[in-house]
Amino acid sequence: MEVVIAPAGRLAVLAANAIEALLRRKPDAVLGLATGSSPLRVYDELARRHVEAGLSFAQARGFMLDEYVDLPTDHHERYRNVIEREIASRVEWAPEQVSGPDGGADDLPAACEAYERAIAAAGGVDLQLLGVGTDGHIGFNEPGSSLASRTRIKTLTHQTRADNARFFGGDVDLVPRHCVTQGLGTIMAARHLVLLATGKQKAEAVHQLVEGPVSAMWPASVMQLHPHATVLVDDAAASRLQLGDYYRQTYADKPSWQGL
Ligand SMILES: N[C@@H]1[C@@H](O)[C@H](O)[C@@H](COP(=O)(O)O)O[C@@H]1O
Repeated sequence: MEVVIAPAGRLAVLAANAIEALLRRKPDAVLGLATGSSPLRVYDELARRHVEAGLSFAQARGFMLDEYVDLPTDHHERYRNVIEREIASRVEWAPEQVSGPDGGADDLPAACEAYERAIAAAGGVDLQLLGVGTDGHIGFNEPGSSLASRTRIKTLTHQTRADNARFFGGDVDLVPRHCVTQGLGTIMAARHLVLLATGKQKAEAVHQLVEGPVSAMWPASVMQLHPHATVLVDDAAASRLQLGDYYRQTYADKPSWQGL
């Protein structure tokens, strides 16, 4: 696992560099898309490169991590709409180039299985962007999630609903109680994991994910078992890391030609 500690703007550039390098090497790459505030600067940077530097997404595809259950199709916070707004429309992705788990399906288990098949049929995810919840969730895999889980229905913790209430006018009661999310096993099948975390509220989750025991109590800690995982954090999110100085030194000594 590589840990990079840098200001938030720089972290977004590094993540965008990794995605750009992938797209230049493999134009039909499959990108794993995250919602939440953490990836927004990355999406801004990718949109800028698309417009100003001709970075093409024409052959690429996107697969979303998760979705709320039963939000109306036109709801501002439905993740399909968030992804459309924040990245898909800005890089001229057609609707069929972006897929997400269907949180409005009548038969949710069948929809979750269909989503797993769709990811596999696309050849799997090349690079998965991730944020992390304050309780250590990735996607919406809350504490206690099976480390081998696949796409399925989950119940959100009160903490996650309170954290996300800011997207629902501050009213926690408006935040759905259920979601469908790629499982930890699904996420771990992506070929490169790139997680972004900023702010002091993420410091404990980052410590547990990088340095804690691998445990369902801190679901992101499963990333320690991934052969190519990159954790991009600012100073505040890195403030609980025991080996922070070592990660800084390691990154400072890294050859400039080597990407993430
Ligand atoms: N389901 C999403 C996650 O995919 C996201 O990574 C996380 C952190 O969100 P943020 O980046 O806004 O802190 O929580 C949300 O609930």
